[in-house]
Amino acid sequence: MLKVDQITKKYEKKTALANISLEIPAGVCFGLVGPNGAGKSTLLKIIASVIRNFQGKIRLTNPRMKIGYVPQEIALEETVTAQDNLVFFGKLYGLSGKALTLRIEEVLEEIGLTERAKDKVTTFSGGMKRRLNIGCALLHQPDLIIMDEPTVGIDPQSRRYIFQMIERLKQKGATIIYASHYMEEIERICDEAAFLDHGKVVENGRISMILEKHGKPSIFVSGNDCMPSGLESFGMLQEKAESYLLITRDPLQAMEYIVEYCKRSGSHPERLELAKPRLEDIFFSLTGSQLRE
Ligand SMILES: Nc1ncnc2c1ncn2[C@@H]1O[C@H](COP(=O)(O)OP(=O)(O)OP(=O)(O)O)[C@@H](O)[C@H]1O
Repeated sequence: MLKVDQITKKYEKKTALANISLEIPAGVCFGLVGPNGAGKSTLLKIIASVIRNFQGKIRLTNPRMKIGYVPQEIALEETVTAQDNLVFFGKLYGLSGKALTLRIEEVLEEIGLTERAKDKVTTFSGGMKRRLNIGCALLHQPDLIIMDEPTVGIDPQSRRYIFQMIERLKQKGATIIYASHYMEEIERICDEAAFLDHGKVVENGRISMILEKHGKPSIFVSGNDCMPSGLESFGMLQEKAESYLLITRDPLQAMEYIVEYCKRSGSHPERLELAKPRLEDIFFSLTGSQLRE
């Protein structure tokens, strides 16, 4: 669907993106993850043609593909109604008359604001403004929807609403690029992701592949006499007083081994936990950067 080909972007002396290449297949939700200043917004603006002065190429499989861009900053006229904002953006996309009216009704339904269509945006909560901001980018039924941190500073209900909206858009065949520094959001809604740090792609691909490649599950055990000999053959063992952490590719077998030992020796673990690898930990181990300050 979209190829980002050796993109470099400099703001005077500051290099925001350094020779970035990525491939985004059709029909996926593609996460762009990185801490503040990593270059996410710059890359999204380049894909959306908001920034035109850069080196490299954006290649679209279909050059007539429709793109919807949801900027990080709320881009609404707050002194007028939700409906008025949608009319304005609809006209920008070339819609008019009955087609525009019908499409606005559909979008209002989609973003859950039908009841508030005639209210001024100044009376909206942060989450409602975010949803309307997204709605304005959906009027022309884009094939590719670019969302720049759409859940910053909103209530959990609106956040859930936005996730459900993304699911519905995906089911209808849209491709979504979703930038965030909330890794749990990326794990929850995205199929693929790219890790961006200091303007460079550190890792990218299917999330399951990234987890498989870099993340190993771990078992945490605490309690007296709960460590069978030979445990180190399952992976990397880190010991601390009466607890230990075993990082292993074979967690279930290792767990069984520990439980069998405890049953035989009559010892009782205080805690015995299996932890799945998390993308946030992988990001930190690859970059040394925290996603949030
Ligand atoms: N218009 C600009 N002029 C100068 N420097 C800029 C401009 N826009 C961005 N930058 C710089 O480019 C780098 C990348 O910024 P960008 O906004 O793309 O990152 P980001 O990952 O989206 O961060 P955030 O999550 O804070 O929005 C940063 O160092 C930023 O300060």
